[in-house]
Amino acid sequence: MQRLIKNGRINGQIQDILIEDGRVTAIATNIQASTSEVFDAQGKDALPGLIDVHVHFREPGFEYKETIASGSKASAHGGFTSVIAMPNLNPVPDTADKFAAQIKRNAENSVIKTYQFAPISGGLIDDHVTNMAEIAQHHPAGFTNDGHGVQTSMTMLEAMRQAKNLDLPIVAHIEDDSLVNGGAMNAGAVADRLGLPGMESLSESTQLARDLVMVKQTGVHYHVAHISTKESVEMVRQAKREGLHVTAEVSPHHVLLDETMVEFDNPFMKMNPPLRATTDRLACIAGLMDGTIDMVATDHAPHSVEEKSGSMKTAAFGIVGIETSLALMYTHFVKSGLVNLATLLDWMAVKPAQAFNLAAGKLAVGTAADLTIVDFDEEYEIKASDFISKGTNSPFLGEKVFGQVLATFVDGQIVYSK
Ligand SMILES: NC(=O)N[C@@H](CC(=O)O)C(=O)O
Ligand SMILES: [Zn+2]
Ligand SMILES: [Zn+2]
Repeated sequence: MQRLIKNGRINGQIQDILIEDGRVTAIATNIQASTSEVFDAQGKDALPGLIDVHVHFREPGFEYKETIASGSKASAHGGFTSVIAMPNLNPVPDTADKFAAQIKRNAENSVIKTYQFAPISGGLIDDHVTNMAEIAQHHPAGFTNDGHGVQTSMTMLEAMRQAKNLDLPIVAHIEDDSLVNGGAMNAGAVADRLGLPGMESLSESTQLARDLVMVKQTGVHYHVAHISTKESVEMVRQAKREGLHVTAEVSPHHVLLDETMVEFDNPFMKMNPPLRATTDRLACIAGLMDGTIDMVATDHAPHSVEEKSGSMKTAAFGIVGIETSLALMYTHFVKSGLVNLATLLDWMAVKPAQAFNLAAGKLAVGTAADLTIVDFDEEYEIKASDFISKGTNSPFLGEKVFGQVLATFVDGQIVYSK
């Protein structure tokens, strides 16, 4: 089947894109094709489909928060064509059989390319490393206990050794429970003023320090999930200098928000890791700008209205992000003049694909026709009623941004159109 996308702006030039059997077969001005499947991009940007290596789709176990269908449709609305889903599900897919069932579930229900991480240890919390070799036969994107730090060094070391053998990454939610201490936001003056229990930022960096010593010994590819502290950024910078195979992601909220913006006890400002100090936020921005941090990942974490109501003391951790990431990052980093669009696409497509070995991230002849058409000209307001996700728990509601997705294609098929 043929499809023609007319008048897309690619690297500043208006071009047509010819798609045949799901692949891009030509990019040129004024392509003539006999197909009736024509989409006119009207001069708006045609970008490679974005990639988010950190999303929570909640199925099975928590379908009231999100399903694979709703999460993947929301992703398409955000301009994403590939995501990697986290395994904090119920049941946790911590055996080869359960993992294979999850792969099948994703394939049957997702409108985009949903890849899956497998757990490091049983139930994401015990000390027994999963049967990684068996699970690996079903092609996990890597191993992670996201939602929980790996508390026992021996468990992490064993996991790293096995992951190295299987040539798969370890993705680390770094968090030492003893330094979190039941906290609801970053420990410090703001938490004190609001009377909220604090989470030490050292809970992240101390466990990262431990892990990096083991990365050096095992040689595993180690990916830092949702980096949030200045100490962590500096350690990753140093690890890269030493030639360790370390990559890192930062969320839009950790570069755009910090604890000083938490003005009242507001559950929409509660996530893990928490919004840190301004110095941490600036270090994350600097890390992104100098390549220490490789990519942006949303940590899309939908919850119900009830779970995100009341006090931060009891509300669930996490915010949605998949439908606002592109516009927020574009508005604050590209529109503001800090970086160009190509750099943003490095962070949101090229480098995620490289780090996780996905055949995606570029819009070029010969690639799968995964792309998104985006209007960066017209300002709009982020509204909960525009979300496709079941979760509306975003601290960015009411913000004015640039970067509205008009249509998204996966293997040449329309999966979202405005
Ligand atoms: N980020 C969060 O605050 N919450 C995530 C878990 C996680 O990413 O650690 C969730 O699953 O809700
Ligand atoms: Zn996490
Ligand atoms: Zn997460």
